[in-house]
Amino acid sequence: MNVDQILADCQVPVLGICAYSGTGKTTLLKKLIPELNRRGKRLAVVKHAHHNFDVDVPGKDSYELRKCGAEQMLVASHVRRCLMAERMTDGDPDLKELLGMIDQTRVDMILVEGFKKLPLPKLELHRAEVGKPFVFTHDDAIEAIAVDADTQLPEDIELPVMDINDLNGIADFIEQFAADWKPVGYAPLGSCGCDDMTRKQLSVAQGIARILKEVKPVTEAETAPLMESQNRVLSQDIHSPINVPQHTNSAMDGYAIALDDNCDSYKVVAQVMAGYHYDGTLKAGEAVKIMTGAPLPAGADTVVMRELATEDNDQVQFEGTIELGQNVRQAGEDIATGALAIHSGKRIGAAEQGLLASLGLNQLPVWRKPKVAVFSTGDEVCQPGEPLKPNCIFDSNRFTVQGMLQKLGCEVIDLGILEDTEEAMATALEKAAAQADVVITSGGVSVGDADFIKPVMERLGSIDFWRISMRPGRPLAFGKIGDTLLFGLPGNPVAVMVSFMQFVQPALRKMMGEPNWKPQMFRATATESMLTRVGRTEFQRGIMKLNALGELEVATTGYQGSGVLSSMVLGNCLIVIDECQAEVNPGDKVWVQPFADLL
Ligand SMILES: Nc1nc2c(c(=O)[nH]1)N[C@H]1C(S)=C(S)[C@@H](COP(=O)(O)OP(=O)(O)OC[C@H]3O[C@@H](n4cnc5c(N)ncnc54)[C@H](O)[C@@H]3O)O[C@H]1N2
Ligand code: MOO
Repeated sequence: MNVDQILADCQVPVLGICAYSGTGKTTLLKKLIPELNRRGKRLAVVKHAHHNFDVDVPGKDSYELRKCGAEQMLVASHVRRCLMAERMTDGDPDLKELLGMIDQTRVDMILVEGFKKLPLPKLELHRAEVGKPFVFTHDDAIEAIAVDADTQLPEDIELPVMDINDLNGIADFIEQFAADWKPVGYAPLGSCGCDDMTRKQLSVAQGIARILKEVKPVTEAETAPLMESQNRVLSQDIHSPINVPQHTNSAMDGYAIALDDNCDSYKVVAQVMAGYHYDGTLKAGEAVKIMTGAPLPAGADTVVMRELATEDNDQVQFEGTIELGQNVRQAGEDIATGALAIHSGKRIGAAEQGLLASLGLNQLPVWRKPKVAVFSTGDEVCQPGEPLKPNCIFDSNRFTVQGMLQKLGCEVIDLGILEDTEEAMATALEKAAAQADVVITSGGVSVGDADFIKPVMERLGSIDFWRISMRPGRPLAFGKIGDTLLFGLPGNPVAVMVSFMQFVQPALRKMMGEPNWKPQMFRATATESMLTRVGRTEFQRGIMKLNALGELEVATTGYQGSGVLSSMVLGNCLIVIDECQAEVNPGDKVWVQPFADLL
């Protein structure tokens, strides 16, 4: 099996960690996993083991049931589940199948330990004292190597080399690997292989890369009240000052008991409401009537829900079997005191606000908002609300751009519609650059000759006028006036929005402190033929929905002219057809980028 076949269905990056035994793979992973968790990465690990390993313990029900013939044994609680499946195979287990068993919606990355011989991208670990040969010399899939001080590497080694004790360096490498990773068959925003010097137009990916190289994250942090922190980005890791939940408490309205297998009737000694607690210590055979969320009395270990109880004269009896520890939420089971609750660089939404509130925090460390100045250009462009002059159109671009900026959480400076004279443009651009981190204009970046914006941009700053091989949004100006970034977006209303999503959004997110942001992309089945051209990325407006089988499918919104703003209103996603795709027929898979983040 080649690597594409093994990783064909992977939605998250997969990196092998390979080494001969004795190198300290597990020791390193035990430090690396918490460091990657700290950086916001949720991890799964697949580990190759000896043929007769077992995770179960003789005497446990699951062990006994397996040994008496259950070929698959799934044991689960509300916090953990484990599937033990007997499977005799010749040779190594099938990694593709194992990867398919991981719930990839719940992790950001999979690390694979073992499976040294598979052509999977791998990090090699090497210690001289183990006395084994290098793997990278005969395995092209090694992406980097981490070695100890005594290792002698060949002089002509071309791989990234790290110190095996440099945890941060290794975590940086893995973070970068994950950021650069693309699923098999993924090329949207990439290129069909024509990223060479002879190419006249930039690919979308090249444009994004050039822009991101110039973007510096804001360095000023400030404090935001929790209630006003929506869409701000955390400037520090938040560690929990308390256990969540704070007390071991009841998950049900019912009776807390000190479980006694020999007791069939418990004496009710008190009642505890949420917000109160029972002072005494429960003795075997005693129960306390308890409400959901109330702290578990000392001595109690189990809660039985009220529906299963019959109380009579301070005595309570229960139906059914009672498991030790049932319906009890342990203190700190969500977040323990001191544990990382949310990492820096996380955008704050409703869930984050709720979580931070549950820790008792009401002031949050956040990066300051970038200031973004926006204006429109063109003599034909009129302010909505004012009379429309002959042969003119109302300004829509300033509203779509500002709407998206507000959704992103930027501070917007509205500079209106600029008068089409060189002096007016120069004054406005200079003023905008002096007060903003980013200036966004629309219109006048193509080849028309009625606009002054191009010569003025060139005079005041260092500006490139690019042609991106995409549709819509082919012309794009990008550069700087002093330290202020300048985006000249194309005038056509859909082109403005698409260019904003693809180029301005990643730049602003990087500036706002969200490292390695990537747009959400899903695979959907096209229900109709779609226009494509090899060498050009198409961003068609689409309507995605689940079909009767629960699968994601997408159709276009119809006519795709780059002035047809109603296509953005009708649609709920961009259909991204990459440069290599010669045709899209009904039933073919395409990538979709939902609007949800911005519109
Ligand atoms: N000979 C060529 N003509 C055009 C080319 C080309 O390569 N060669 N490219 C086309 C493409 S693609 C685009 S996109 C547009 C972009 O041109 P500009 O950025 O110079 O935009 P304008 O010409 O100023 O305006 C285009 C279009 O958009 C309307 N517009 C402008 N501003 C607004 C606004 N604020 N709100 C609403 N609509 C706006 C404007 O009236 C025009 O209809 O150039 C093609 N032409
Ligand atoms: O590329 Mo233009 O953006 O077709 O409208």
